[in-house]
Amino acid sequence: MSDAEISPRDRLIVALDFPNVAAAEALVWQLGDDVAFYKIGLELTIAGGLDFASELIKSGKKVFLDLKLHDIGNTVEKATAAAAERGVSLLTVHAYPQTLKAAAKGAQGSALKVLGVTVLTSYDDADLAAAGYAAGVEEMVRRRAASAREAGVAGVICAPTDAAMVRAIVGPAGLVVTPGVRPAGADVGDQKRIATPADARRAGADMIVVGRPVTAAADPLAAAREIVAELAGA
Ligand SMILES: O=c1ccn([C@@H]2O[C@H](COP(=O)(O)O)[C@@H](O)[C@H]2O)c(=O)[nH]1
Repeated sequence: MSDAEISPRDRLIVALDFPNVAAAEALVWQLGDDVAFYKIGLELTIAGGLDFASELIKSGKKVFLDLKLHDIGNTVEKATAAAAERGVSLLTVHAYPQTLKAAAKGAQGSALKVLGVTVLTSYDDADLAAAGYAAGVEEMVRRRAASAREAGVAGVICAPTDAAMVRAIVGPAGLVVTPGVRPAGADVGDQKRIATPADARRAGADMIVVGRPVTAAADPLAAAREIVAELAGA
C-alpha cells in the first residue's frame, strides 16, 4: 500500500496504557470501528498484554508492541522473532546500531516492521546532558535515524517536532511514527517535544501515537474522531 492510500483512521495509533486488560478491552470496545491500530506498551504487557495483543489481532485490529528492546544482539534477535511470530505489526527497539541490526535480523522474512526509538519525546537537551550525553536532542535524533536507516529497519519513532528532519534522513520509504502528539489545548503531561496531530502529519509523520488525550478524555470516542478528522484535514 502506498502512503497516499493509508486512510486518516489508519494513521492514528491509540496507546493502551492501562494497568489491566479489562480496562484496555473496555476502551477498544468503546472505540469500535473508529480505531484500527493499538499500541501495547510496558504497563499493559506486564499485566497480560501479550495474550490481549493476540486477541486484538484475531479480531482484525493491528498491534504495535512498544517494548523498546535494548539488550545483547542474540536476545533482541530472538525477542523480535517471537514478536513477529505473534503477528504484531510494529515493534520498537532502541536505536543503537547493535540492537537495530539484531532486530532487523529477527524480523527478516516476516511482516513485522521494526522501529528504532531515536530520543524519547519526554527528553530535552537538559535531560540528555543529565544522562551523560554530550550531544543535544537534534544531533542524537539525526545520528539514531541514520543508524536505523543503515541497519535496514522499517523506520523510527521520533517527536513530531523532529519529523521533518527525520524524513530527510530515512527517505520517503522510511516509516516515521510520532508519539508526543497533543490536540490544541490538551494536557501536555510529561511530554516535552510535542505538536498537534495536523502539525505532526504536515511535518512528515506517517502515523501518530496518542494515549492520554484519548484514554483520559471524558468521551474517548469523540476525542479519537476529532483527531482522525484533524488528520484528514492536514
Ligand atoms: O519517545 C516516545 C516513545 C514512546 N512513547 C509512548 O507513546 C505513548 C504516548 O502516550 P501519551 O499519553 O499520548 O503521552 C506512551 O505509551 C509512551 O510510552 C512516547 O510517549 N514517547
